Amino acid sequence: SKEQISHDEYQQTADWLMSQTKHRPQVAIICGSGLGMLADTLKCQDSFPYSDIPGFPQSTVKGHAGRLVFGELKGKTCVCMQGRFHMYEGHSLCKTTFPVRVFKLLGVETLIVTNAAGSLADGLQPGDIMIIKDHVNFPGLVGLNPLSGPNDEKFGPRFPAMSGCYDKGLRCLAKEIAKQLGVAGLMHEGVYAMVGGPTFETIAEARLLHRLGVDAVGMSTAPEVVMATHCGLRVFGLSLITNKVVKSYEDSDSVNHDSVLEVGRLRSQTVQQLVTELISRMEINNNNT
Ligand SMILES: Nc1nc2ncn(CCNC(CO)CO)c2c(=O)[nH]1
Repeated sequence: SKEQISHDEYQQTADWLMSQTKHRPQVAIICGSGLGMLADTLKCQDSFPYSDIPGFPQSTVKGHAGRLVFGELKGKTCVCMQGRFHMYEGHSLCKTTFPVRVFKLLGVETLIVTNAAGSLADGLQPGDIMIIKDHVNFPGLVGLNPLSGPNDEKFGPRFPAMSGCYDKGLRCLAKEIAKQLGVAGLMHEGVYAMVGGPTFETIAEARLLHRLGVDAVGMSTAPEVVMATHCGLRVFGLSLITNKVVKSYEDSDSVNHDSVLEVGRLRSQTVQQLVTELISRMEINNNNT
């Protein structure tokens, strides 16, 4: 039967963290493969290895450090996951999304998710950045959903609406910032598809995804966004395009994780600037500067 996590477990982790740091974050950031350096820019940091945090799973993927970092960024208090959890690591979906509900209990109102993704769209090249307009959650479509099982009404409704879950205001702001940073040429908006992984897609799967109108593909993000939408967090997502998905049987190229991390290192500066500016300029309700 599906593993259930009780409300108390989420609360115990939130209480433990609140006893360890004075920071009360308004924004949470989940850093994707090779994008963890964003956490290093937080000021007045308090950081905790996942192994110290009650209830947290462990990160097992190269390029995912495994630290929760609290700090200030442009006058806003943030909490940043250096390393995220993926379904393909064998975590249950409620474990991979455990931090999102903890962030909610800490008072976070906005979640920013970043990931590395492969591009299916002709106009999306490695090194480009895709603002996520919407997602296709393939595991979710077959019932692998973190919300399946008894609903916790304290977090949200039994049947949450998912249309428009990627906040339009933040997407517009991100495009504005990209222009001002002079990186609008790198920026695109598109649909992200989550596949379970850990295998990269076959050519037939890549062609199917492309035919379905998916622009970028990855192995994360959708479950976290489902959980965040359920409990009322505002969501912004971006994909760093690290490679072109192989769609032709003639193409001898094949993707590997190291090349994914390499592009992450190359473009991390730009992703960092974008997310930092976005956090600095986004409206926050309880802005306790
Ligand atoms: N074809 C393809 N290219 C990709 N580049 C990055 N990712 C995201 C998955 N990242 C994994 C492996 O690098 C680590 O989480 C993918 C993917 O899922 N498929």
